[in-house]
Amino acid sequence: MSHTLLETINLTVRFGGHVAVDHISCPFRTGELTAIVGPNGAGKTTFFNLISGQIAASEGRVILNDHDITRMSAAQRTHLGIGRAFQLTNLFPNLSVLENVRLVIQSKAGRGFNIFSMADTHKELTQPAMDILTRVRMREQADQSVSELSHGDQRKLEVALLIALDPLVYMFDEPTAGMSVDEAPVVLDLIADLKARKDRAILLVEHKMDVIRTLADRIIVLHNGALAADGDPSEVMASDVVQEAYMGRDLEKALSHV
Ligand SMILES: Nc1ncnc2c1ncn2[C@@H]1O[C@H](COP(=O)(O)OP(=O)(O)OP(=O)(O)O)[C@@H](O)[C@H]1O
Repeated sequence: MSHTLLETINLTVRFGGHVAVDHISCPFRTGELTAIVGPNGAGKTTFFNLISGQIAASEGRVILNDHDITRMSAAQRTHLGIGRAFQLTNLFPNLSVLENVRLVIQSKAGRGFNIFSMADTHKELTQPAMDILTRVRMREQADQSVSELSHGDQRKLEVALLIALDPLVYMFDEPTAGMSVDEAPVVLDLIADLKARKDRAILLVEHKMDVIRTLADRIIVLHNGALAADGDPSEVMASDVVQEAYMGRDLEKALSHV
């Protein structure tokens, strides 16, 4: 049965006099993919930053699995199960793709995050790392250094590293941005697989309507930092509050033009 993994309670941040995230109270449940949408400047990235610990809240709380993580660092939150794709980007740009994935598996297995202990002693980490690279169709790039990868492959590697970390809460920020039409479905299928597991919560900041339509179980709409709507995708898209948030424009049309 689904249960609340992550919850924000009155989560707020002020930058000077500007309230960028304004008392957002919102639960995120297992097996549920929540798309977070809103006009430019609505507070989506800032809301993500507050959850993953990149910035500190002015007010309110973040609860993960009944633990109050509000005052924890981003690294502590990662350890407890908050996984955000961009935190892992270019972890070690001069190491190979395979080594980067192995390092995340190694740290997850509680062996610390030590590049000097990689060598051959950890051959048993190679197979799971190669399995993940196969899932993101990057097996052939395993020996390439991360810095040599195309933009699309770097984005796919971010997803691979997140899968290697296997957090309780997956946070994706426009995961297919800049990807080719061949690459994007690979990533969307992987996100759909994560959803099908039913034991993780997935948060997705996304502008592309086709991605939202394919994956979202729920949409929350932010407007001027506040939660303007929350619910079933079809209901949210038709709601008055959303039409207003997008200044009278249809949500679907507004998002597809971003
Ligand atoms: N560090 C900061 N200092 C001051 N203001 C900030 C800071 N970070 C964000 N803001 C402001 O907070 C508001 C919300 O910004 P945010 O980037 O979260 O919006 P967004 O919904 O992610 O927008 P976009 O879709 O354009 O990425 C904006 O007005 C932005 O200028």
